[in-house]
Amino acid sequence: MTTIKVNDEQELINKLASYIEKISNDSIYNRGKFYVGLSGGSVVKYLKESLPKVDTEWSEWVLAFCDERVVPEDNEDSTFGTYKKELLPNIPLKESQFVTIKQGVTAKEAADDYTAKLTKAFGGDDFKFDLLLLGMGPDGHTCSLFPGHPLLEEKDLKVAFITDSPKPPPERITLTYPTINNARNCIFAISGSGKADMIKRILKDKEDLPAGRVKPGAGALYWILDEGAATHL
Ligand SMILES: O=C(O)[C@H](O)[C@@H](O)[C@H](O)[C@H](O)COP(=O)(O)O
Repeated sequence: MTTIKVNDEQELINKLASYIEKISNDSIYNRGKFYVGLSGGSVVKYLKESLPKVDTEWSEWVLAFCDERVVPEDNEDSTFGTYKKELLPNIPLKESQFVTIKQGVTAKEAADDYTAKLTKAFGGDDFKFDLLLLGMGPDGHTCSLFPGHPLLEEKDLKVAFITDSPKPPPERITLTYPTINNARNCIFAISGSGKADMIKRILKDKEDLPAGRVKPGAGALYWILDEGAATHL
């Protein structure tokens, strides 16, 4: 694991851009495509600023979601809807490059359909993301994997559904640890002192919390933190 400390949110955005540029270009050079998993929450805000700085072959990107809320795409809670609004106008990516959840179905059906779409996108059921861009909530959750939730122990499913998320909206689909920890690279990008205590509990005190369980077996893990987020390290 590598912890990268930067001064402020602007530096975090620049650092994120340089990692994304390197990892996407390495992936495209070696395997022809770049498979990236996106998160919601503040990650959207960072990527909106970071991605326009990235020099890459956009047409080779395949974008999916680390988790997604089971709501209509035009609902303000939809992570894809937010990326569509915030990102697509500024980046030469097409909507068809995104693996999105099916509309108008239950959370379970959305998870099953998303699993089938990922199987197609990866050409098999070994979902090996080149990069997962992760956020961490103030309770230590990541993706839609929440403290104390039975999904933390999921070993078989690659994608799961949840109908009792403590962070609204309650219905979501999420990658599980077997998929997350199969990634080639995982990056947490976190800014602000509001999350400093949780970051200390996970990175220094090694408390068993969902974000701390992200340990890609054969991959690299980066925590990019600004001064506020790293206050207690
Ligand atoms: O659906 C979501 O809520 C996000 O995808 C989630 O995984 C996010 O990354 C964390 O909740 C952190 O969110 P914040 O950065 O807004 O705290």
